[in-house]
Amino acid sequence: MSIEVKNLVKRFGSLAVCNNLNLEIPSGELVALLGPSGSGKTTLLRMIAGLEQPDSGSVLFHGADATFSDVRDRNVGFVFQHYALFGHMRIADNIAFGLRVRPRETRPSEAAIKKKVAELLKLVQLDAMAERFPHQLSGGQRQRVALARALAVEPKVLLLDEPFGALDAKVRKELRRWLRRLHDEMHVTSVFVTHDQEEAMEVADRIVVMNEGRIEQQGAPDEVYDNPATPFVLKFLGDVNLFHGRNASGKAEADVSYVRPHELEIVATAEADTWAVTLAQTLTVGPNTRIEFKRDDDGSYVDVELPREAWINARDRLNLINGCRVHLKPRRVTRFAAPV
Ligand SMILES: Nc1ncnc2c1ncn2[C@@H]1O[C@H](COP(=O)(O)OP(=O)(O)OP(=O)(O)O)[C@@H](O)[C@H]1O
Repeated sequence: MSIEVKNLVKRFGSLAVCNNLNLEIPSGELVALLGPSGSGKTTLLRMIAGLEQPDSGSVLFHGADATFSDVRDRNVGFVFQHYALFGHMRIADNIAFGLRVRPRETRPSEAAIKKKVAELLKLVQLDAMAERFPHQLSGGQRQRVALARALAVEPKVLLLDEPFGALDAKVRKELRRWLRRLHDEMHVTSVFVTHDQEEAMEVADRIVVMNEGRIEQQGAPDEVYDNPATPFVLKFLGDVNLFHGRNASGKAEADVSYVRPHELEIVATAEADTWAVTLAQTLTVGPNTRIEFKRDDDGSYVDVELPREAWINARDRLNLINGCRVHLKPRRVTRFAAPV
């Protein structure tokens, strides 16, 4: 089922929370809505779901206008951050719930429901947990049950709002990969909301970057990361150093240059496009070392990031110690016009 959002506007009071959004999601795609808190991601998801109505514009499901159709007629499955499982029901009954509450004419037989639940338990790798209650499961397992429950009614569209938000970093990572694999098996058109750029990059076919109720850019993760359309996208997708007004050789420029910390090389001598700097301090976290330099020309700080071994090599080769003076050479510079 493809989804199309056309000129969608939603205001709360005078605030345009979604400000003329246009979006096309092809059937079977997994799309991440990525943006900071308050950028309108959840509101957009809720309008696609039918839980919220727009002030103007439309939502089309497979080409047909669904803007004002009832949430029950849209055939969407939901998974939210806080697993809303029924605490008094066993896991198998939680998953079966959506099928059992169907009207008699469309309700599958109890044998068919049991078969479906067994399949889903296998899919989310919780076969052994069927008879447990939600409180006997870990957070990650409960979130997998929530997903199985959403999938039980065979939705045409799956909507996930920060589904892994409440879980610890390690479980989050596991569940992301697992969601990606699950999506590759099921091919249900899926939209998930996140404010975590790493999560969006790792899981989604396509990322929609939102800011203040607008779509800043959309595209494949690599496309958006490598060719950011705006300074906002560039900054939101990872750390970046800003160089105002001057290029590396000191020539005045109207543009702002942006260089990511891992795209700077430490060199001993000045070249055409290098910045003269003084080493301020280093910090090693896990596999990477972050080296902070102070620019000689304007005193601003510049971060360089290197794999730990590359840093040790550079340090030994160039005799790098705090206070020493070297030069930084960008491998790649992105320029945008300076804001007026
Ligand atoms: N029912 C409502 N009434 C009034 N304002 C609302 C309502 N729902 C959301 N808002 C406001 O709309 C803006 C966007 O909210 P939304 O939840 O869509 O953002 P978000 O990008 O999903 O943020 P988060 O990541 O924090 O959930 C916020 O400023 C929020 O306060």
